[in-house]
Parts: sequence; C-alpha cells; structure tokens
Amino acid sequence: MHKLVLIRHGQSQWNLDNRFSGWADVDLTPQGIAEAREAGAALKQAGFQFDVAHTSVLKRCVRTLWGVQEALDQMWIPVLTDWRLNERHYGALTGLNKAETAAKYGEDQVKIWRRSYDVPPPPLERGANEALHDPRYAGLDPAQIPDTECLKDTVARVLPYWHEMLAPAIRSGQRVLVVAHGNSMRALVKYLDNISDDAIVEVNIPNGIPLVYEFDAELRPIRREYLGDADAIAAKMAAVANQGKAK
Ligand SMILES: O=C(O)[C@@H](CO)OP(=O)(O)O
Repeated sequence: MHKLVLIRHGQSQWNLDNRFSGWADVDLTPQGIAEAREAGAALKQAGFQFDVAHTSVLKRCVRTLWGVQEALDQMWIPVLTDWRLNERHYGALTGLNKAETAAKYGEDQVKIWRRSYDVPPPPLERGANEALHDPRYAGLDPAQIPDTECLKDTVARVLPYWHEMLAPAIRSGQRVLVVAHGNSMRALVKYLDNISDDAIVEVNIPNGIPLVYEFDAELRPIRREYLGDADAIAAKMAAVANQGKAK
C-alpha cells in the first residue's frame, strides 16, 4: 500500500491580513506555527513516519515543515525544496487585500482570478518582478519565471514535479511528505483525483491539516482523508472560500 501526505502551510501573516500572497515570501503567524505542530502531532498519533519531505522555496512552507518534523521527532530526514511547489504566482494582485479587491472589481471577478482553471490574474510588469533578481530562482531560465499564473499554469509545473520526483519515490516504497500551498496543492489534487476544470473551482484547501492519500500499485488513489475533526476542517475550508467576499 502506497501512501502520500500533503499539508498546506499554517496560517501566514497575509492569510491573516487577507492579502494575495503568491510568490511573496511571507512568514507564519503564531497560529500558523501552532497549526504546523498540531499537524505533526496528529501524524505522530496516527503512527506516521517519513523517509523524505518536499516543500517549496517559500518560508511559510519551510517553517511549517520544521514544525511538523519537530512534532514527529524527525528533524533528520532529507528535505528537498523546489520552486515548482511554490504557490501560484498572483501577478499584479500580489499584496492586495482580497476583500478590498472584491469591493472594487466584484466578487465574481475575484472568484475567477482566485479559482478559475485558466484565467490568470493581471500580470506584474516584467521590470517589477523581484523573482528575476532573487538568488533562490537563480538556477531557472528567466523564461520559466512567471509574471502571473492561472491554476493551469501551476499544474504545468507541479505535474512534472510529481512525475519526476514524487511518484518515483512513492513507487519505490519511500514514505513521502509534501508541504505546499493552497494552489500548488489544488494543482496536484486536481490531477490525483481527476477533478474537472469546472469542479476544481469549488475546491479549497485548509491550512495545516494533513491530507492522506492511499494509492494502488499504479498510484491511483484508493482513499483520501483529512486527518482531524470534520466540522473544524469544513469551517477552515469555508473560511478560505470566503476570503474573496467583499464583506
Ligand atoms: O494568496 C494566495 O497566494 C492564496 C493562498 O493563500 O490565496 P487564494 O486562496 O486566494 O488563492
């Protein structure tokens, strides 16, 4: 039986402030740090241990992984960080308040920007794209650095990571933990669960809750389950969906 555990990072400062984050490197809040430890404790209680962990190059994910590893008493396992697990790039919306953006452009437009499969937010001007000068992206061809991304664009970088890095490790028997972001997880979940372009619009990922997949030998999902209280998880998902309301 193959398993995979996915966790969205804990609450970030811009989750709390209700701002579009994308590739901005915002840190966790104290609540986010506590959520990371709780996720690790829940995994430990359920008997999970891991051989390797993968995360993005953004500190809200890295710090979440640290909290999970600490609670699991597995600080020693190999960790791979990769930009392909980053949050979807939010283009010119990065840093804007979601409720204010909904008040200005309408909730429907904000839902399209947040959740549609193939409509990207307005792009950053190339000259304003700080990722071009950020050493963590120095190994990339500048053409790979986006000025904005829709979910389809995020799928186009997350899926190669799945096929090249995650799936072979899982197939070889490694116990793999992935700490990622709301939309890089939506990209992976869309593929794994074969969710349509229309249905993915309603999928929201809660912060700091382990999502456990069980696969058959072909890595087709047999079961998936969030670890934790179902009502609390549903409330967290609804809170994410409601971030795009004008209030
Ligand atoms: O701001 C972001 O980068 C993401 C995740 O926090 O937000 P949303 O849920 O609006 O896609």
